[in-house]
Amino acid sequence: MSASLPVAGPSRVWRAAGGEIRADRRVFGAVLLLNVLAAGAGLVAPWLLGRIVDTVKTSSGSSALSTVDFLAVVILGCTVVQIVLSRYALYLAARFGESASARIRERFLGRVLAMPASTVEHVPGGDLIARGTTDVNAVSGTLRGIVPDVLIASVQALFILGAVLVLDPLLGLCGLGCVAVVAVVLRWYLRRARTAYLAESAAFGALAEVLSTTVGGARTVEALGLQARRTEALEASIDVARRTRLRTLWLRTVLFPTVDISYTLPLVGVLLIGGALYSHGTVSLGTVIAAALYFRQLVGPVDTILMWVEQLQSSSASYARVEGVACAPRAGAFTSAEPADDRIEVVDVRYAYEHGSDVLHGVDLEVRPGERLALVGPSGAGKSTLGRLLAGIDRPRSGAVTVGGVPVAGLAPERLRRQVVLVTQEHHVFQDTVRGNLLIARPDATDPQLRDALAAVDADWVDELPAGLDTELGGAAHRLTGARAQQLALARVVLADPHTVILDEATALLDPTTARNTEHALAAVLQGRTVIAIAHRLQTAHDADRVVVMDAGRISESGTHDDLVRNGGAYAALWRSWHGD
Ligand SMILES: Nc1ncnc2c1ncn2[C@@H]1O[C@H](COP(=O)(O)OP(=O)(O)OP(=O)(O)O)[C@@H](O)[C@H]1O
Repeated sequence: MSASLPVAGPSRVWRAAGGEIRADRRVFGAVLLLNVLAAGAGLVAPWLLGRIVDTVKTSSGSSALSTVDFLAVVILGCTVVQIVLSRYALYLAARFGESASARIRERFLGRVLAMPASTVEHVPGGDLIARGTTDVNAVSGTLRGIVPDVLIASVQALFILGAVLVLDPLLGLCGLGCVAVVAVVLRWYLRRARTAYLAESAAFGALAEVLSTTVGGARTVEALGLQARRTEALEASIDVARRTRLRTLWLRTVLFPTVDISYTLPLVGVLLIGGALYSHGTVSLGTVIAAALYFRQLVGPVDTILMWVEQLQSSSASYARVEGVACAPRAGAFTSAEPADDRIEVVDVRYAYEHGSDVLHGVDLEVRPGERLALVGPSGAGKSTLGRLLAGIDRPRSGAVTVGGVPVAGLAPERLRRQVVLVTQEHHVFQDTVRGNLLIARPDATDPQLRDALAAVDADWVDELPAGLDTELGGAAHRLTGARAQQLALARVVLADPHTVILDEATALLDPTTARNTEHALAAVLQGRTVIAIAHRLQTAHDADRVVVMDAGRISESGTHDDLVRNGGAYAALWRSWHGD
C-alpha cells in the first residue's frame, strides 16, 4: 500500500522562509538597504524633469539654460548611482538565493535520509522525486529571483506613490486608486490560488509516479499485455494534470488583464484631474508631467510584483510539498549502548505495515551466535518482515528485537552494519567508482582490504576493468551484470564484517549458473558468521542447524530438520511434497 507524503501548512512554510532570511540576515539586510537607496535615486529623474519643464516655462535666457544643464547633469548622476546600487543589490540577492537553495536541498536530502526505510519504501517514488527535483527547483528559483525583483519593485512602487502624494495629494489619490483595484483582484486570486496550485503539483507528482512505474515495469507491462491499461492510467493522470493546469491558467487570465486595465486608470486620472488643476492654476505643468512620469514608472514595479505573486503561489505550493517531508515520520533516535554479545533475541514482537493490521503476532525467537537458522513457511507468512526487523530496518510495533541486549533498530547505521546485515537480491550499484561502491560498507578500508574483500567473493574481474578500483560504475558508465553486482554487494558484506547475515532470496531468482557462482562467493562470506536464511528451497532448510516454520505471522514449529520431519507437522508435509512423496 502506498501512503502519500504530507504537505506543510502555510504557517510552516512562512516559518521556513523566515528561517532562510534569518540564516543570512546580513546579506538580506544589505539587499534591502541597497534597494531602498537605488529606488530613492530612481525617484529623482521624474521630479527634476518636472522642474526642467517649469524652468523652461517660467524663465528664459542664460540663467534658465544653466539651470536646465545643471538639472540634466544631476539626473544623469542619479541614474548612474541607481544603476550601480541596483547592480550590487542584484548580486547580493542572487548570493542570498543561491545559499538558501543549497540549504533547502541539503535539508530535503537530510530529511529523506532521516525517514525510516519503511516510510521511504511506502511513499510513491514519483512524488518523492518530484518534490526533490521540480519542487526544490521552483522554490530555489523563486528565492533566487524574488528577493531582488520583489524587493526592488516594492520599494520602487512605495516610493513612487509617496513621491506623487508629496507632489500633489489629489494626483497621488489616482495612484492609490490603481493600487486599490489591484489589491481587490489580488485578494480574489490569492484566496483560490493556493488550493489550485497544490492540486496542480499533486497532479503532476502523480503523473510522474504513473510514468516512472510504467517505464520501470516496462517488461512486465509488455509480458502481461498491460499496455492498454497503463495507457489508460496514464491518460487519466494526464487528464487530471491538464484540468488542474487549466484551473491555474484561468485564475491568471482573470488576474493579469484586470491589472493591465488598472495601469491606465491612474494615468488617465492624472491627465484629467491634473489638466483641470493646471487650468485653474492650482498646480504647475511640471508637477502634472512629473506625476504622469511617476505613474508610467509604476507599471514596471507593479508588473514585477504581480508576476512574482503569481509565481509565489506555485512555488509556495512547492515549498509546502518540500517542507511536508519534515512532517513525515522520522527514524527514532539512535542508542549509544554497546551490545554485550552477538546473541539475537526476538521477544513477543508484533508488527504492522503503515495503515495496515498486524502481520506478525507475538513472535519469540533466540538465535545463538554461529547458528545457521532457516526460516520457512508459505508465502505471506511474515518471513521477510521478520528478516527486516532482525536487520534493524524496521522497528517492531511492540516487543523487542535485540542484539546483545540492545535494540537492533536503535543502532546507528555504522554500528548496525558491524552487527547484522541483510542480503537480498536487490543489489544497488551506486553511480560511483568501484572503490566508492565498496567504501560505503567501511569508509576507512584501505585498497589492500578492498582487494581482499573482492578476492573473497571471486570478483577477480575488477582487475580487468579499465581503471581497476577507480572504474566508474552505474548510470551510463560501466554496467555490471546481475552476478557481478551481487558479488560487489557481497564484498561490501565482507568489508562490513557483521557477525550475523540475514539472507532473503539472495540467490533464489538467479539463473542456475549465476546462482552457482554466487553461492560459492556467498559460502565464503558466510564462513564463521551467524546465518538466518529465509529459505525458498528446502535444501537450505535441510542443511541448517535449526528450522523455524512461520505461518500467518506466527512461529508454528521450530527444531532440526530431522526432528521436524519426525514430528510429522507442517514442515514434514512441506518436505514430503517437495520430494513428491
Ligand atoms: N511493504 C508492505 N506493505 C504492506 N504489507 C506488506 C508489505 N510487505 C509485506 N506485506 C504483508 O505482510 C505479510 C507478510 O509478508 P512477508 O513478505 O513478510 O511474507 P513472506 O513470508 O516473506 O512471503 P514471501 O515468501 O512471499 O516473500 C503479508 O500479508 C504481506 O502482504
